[in-house]
Amino acid sequence: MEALPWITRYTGSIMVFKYGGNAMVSDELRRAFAADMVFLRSVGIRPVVVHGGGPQITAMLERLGIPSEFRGGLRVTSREAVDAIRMVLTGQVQRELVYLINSTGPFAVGLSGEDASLFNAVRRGTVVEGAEVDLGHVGEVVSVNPEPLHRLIESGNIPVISSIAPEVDADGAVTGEVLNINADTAAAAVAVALKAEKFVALTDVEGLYANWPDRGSLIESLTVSELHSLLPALQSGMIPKMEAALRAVQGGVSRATIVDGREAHSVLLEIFTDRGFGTEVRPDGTAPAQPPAVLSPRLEHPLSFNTPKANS
Ligand SMILES: Nc1ncnc2c1ncn2[C@@H]1O[C@H](COP(=O)(O)OP(=O)(O)O)[C@@H](O)[C@H]1O
Ligand SMILES: CC(=O)N[C@@H](CCC(=O)OP(=O)(O)O)C(=O)O
Repeated sequence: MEALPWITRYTGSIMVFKYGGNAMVSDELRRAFAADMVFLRSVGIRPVVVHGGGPQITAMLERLGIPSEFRGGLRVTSREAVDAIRMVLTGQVQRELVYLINSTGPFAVGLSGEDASLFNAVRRGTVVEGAEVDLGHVGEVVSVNPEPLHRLIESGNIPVISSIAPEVDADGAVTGEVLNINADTAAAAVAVALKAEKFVALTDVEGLYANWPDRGSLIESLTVSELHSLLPALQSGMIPKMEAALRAVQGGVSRATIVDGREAHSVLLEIFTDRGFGTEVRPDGTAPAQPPAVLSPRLEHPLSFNTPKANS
């Protein structure tokens, strides 16, 4: 019954889920995530998945003997590495997620930023300790074409997107190169383009810690301004993840949440319980998420058990 008002509130809305490679660590977790996506669809929510695969990419690069290092939470990517990354993300991780969702309900369609010109990206570097760092074939999404996604969603499909994108030059012309995009960043761009109600990132920690790794400093809810002032203190994978949450909310998404993907069905706990789950980023001037006050008028009547029967 706790879920009912939330289901009513979210029916018809688009939600974007970023499924991180560190949250895919067991068969049970992957199956639970896939089942959650089908559950959401069956209660009228429209899920879109953007997946990562960082640990899976690292394992493949090691097998191929391709060196790999992270700077500011992003992988330095050579042209040789980008070919392997594309193969792992679109050929392995995406295929497995599509298969798992479809074995519960036949709705998942896999695509990458290259399909139907879903993404355009430009190269980006990063700044580490005040110094510019060149990341090679790493990109930032500069445009999302939402039309193919809307068509899939309208047909009842669940898009499953890999974070690989064609590179464009300053005039917007494709260069023929493909770029490796951090999946959090890609997911936030998708959430903004689809005007999603929620952006949920599944990872391998309980949420954002104000004072990492002090486990007593978990933040339940914070505003965009509060997050903005915390950003310079963040480390490793939390940098792109929280930047993505910030961009999503600044771009009009009502809430961005970071949840612990090591807990099966964490997505359902986050969406359908009053307490929520993980760390929520909310717009300035708003209060932490509150349970919906009343059931929708549509649902009030059938639940009025005392309605007298008409005399026969
Ligand atoms: N302030 C912080 N709060 C929580 N986790 C942090 C923080 N700073 C750094 N981290 C690290 O960020 C990691 C999550 O980022 P990442 O490994 O990129 O996950 P994913 O593969 O899910 O995108 C955590 O496992 C943790 O080690
Ligand atoms: C540029 C960059 O860092 N790209 C990421 C893409 C995959 C990803 O983001 O996976 P997770 O969500 O599992 O971390 C990488 O190469 O690992």
